[in-house]
Amino acid sequence: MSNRPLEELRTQLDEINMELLHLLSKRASLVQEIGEVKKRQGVNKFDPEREKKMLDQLVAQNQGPFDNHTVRYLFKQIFKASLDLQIDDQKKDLLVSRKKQATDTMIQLGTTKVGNGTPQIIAGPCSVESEEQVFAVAKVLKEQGVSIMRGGAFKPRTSPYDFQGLGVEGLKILRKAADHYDLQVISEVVSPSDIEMATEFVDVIQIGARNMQNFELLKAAGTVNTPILLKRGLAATIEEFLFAAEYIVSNGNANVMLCERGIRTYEKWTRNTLDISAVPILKNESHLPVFVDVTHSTGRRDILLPCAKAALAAGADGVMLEVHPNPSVALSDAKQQLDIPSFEAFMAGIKQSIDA
Ligand SMILES: O=C(O)C(=O)C[C@]1(C(=O)O)C=C[C@@H](O)C=C1
Repeated sequence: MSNRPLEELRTQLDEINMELLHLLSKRASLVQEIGEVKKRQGVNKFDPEREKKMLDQLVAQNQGPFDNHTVRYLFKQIFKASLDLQIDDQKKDLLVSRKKQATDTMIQLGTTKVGNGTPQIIAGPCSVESEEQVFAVAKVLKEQGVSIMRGGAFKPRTSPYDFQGLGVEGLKILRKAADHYDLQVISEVVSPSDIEMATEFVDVIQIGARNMQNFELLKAAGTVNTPILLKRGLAATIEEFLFAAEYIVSNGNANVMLCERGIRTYEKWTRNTLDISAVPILKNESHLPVFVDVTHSTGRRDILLPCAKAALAAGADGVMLEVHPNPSVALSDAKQQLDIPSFEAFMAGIKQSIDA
C-alpha cells in the first residue's frame, strides 16, 4: 500500500500550520497594539469579560470536530500568551532576580560583609531569656570569631501557652551584649508596627517562616534601610519565597538576605526537611545572599555540622544555628540548641572544612 495519501495529507497540514502561524502572528501584532492603547488609557491588561465574550462567540459558532471544551481551552491558551505579550518585559523580571542584577548583592554589617564569598555564621539563643544568658553566648561568639548574634525577643510560638519572648526588653539586652562584644545583632519582628522601633536596637531584622507571607509586615520591612533576613515559609515554594523578598525590595529596601530553614514533609526523623537544592536554585535565580538555618531545618544537634558543610558546599553565604549556655533549661527549643562546648566543636569542624 502506497503512503502517498498520508504524505499528501501531511503536506496539506503543513500549509495549514503556516496559515495558522501567519494568523496567530497577525493576531499577536493587533494584541500588542491594543496593549499600547490600554497602557495610554491606564486600563487593566487582563480583561476577563472580553475573554468570556469571545469564548462564548467561538463556542456558539463551533461545528466540531473539536468539542466546546477543547475550543475554549485552545483559545484560552491564545489569550494567555497574548496577555503575556502585553505585559512589559521589565515587569516580568523581579527586582530580586539575577536577570535584573547579575552581580551578587553584598550586605555590610559593621565591618562584616555578607555575600562576598567568606561564609558567615549567625549564632545565638533561640529566645532571649536574661542578660546573663545573652552575655554568656556573646562572649563565646566573640572568642570563636563569629560576628553576628541572633536572639528571639518576639517569639511566634505554635502554642499560645508557650514562652512568648521578652519583647522590647529582649531587644535591649541583645543590643547591650552586642555593643559590649562588638557584634552585629539580628532579631525577629512579627508586627508591622514594630519594624521602625526594632531598627533602634538591631542591625538585622528577621522575618520568620510563619510570617513569610505576612504582606503588611513585608511592606513595612521595605520602608526601612535596616537589612532584613527573610526566612522561607514552612510550606512555601521557592517562587513564593522570591515573591515575598520582592515585596520588601519593591517597597524600597534592597538589603535582603534569604534563609532556607527547612520545609514540612512527611519525614519525621528531622523537624523539617532541609531543602538543600533550594540553595543553588536561589543563588542562580537571585542575586541576594542565601543562609541556611541548620537548627530549625533539622531540629537535631547531631547532624548540624554535616548539614552546615553541605549548605556551604551548595553555595550558601552563611549558616545560622542556635546556641544556649544551658539548653536543657531553655524556655524554647530546649531539644535542639547546642551547648557551648558543642558549639565550639561545631565551629572547629566548620573552620576545618572552610580551610580545607
Ligand atoms: O481585547 C483586549 O482587551 C485584549 O487585550 C486582547 C486579549 C486577546 O488576546 O484577545 C488579550 C488579553 C485580555 O485579557 C483580553 C483579550
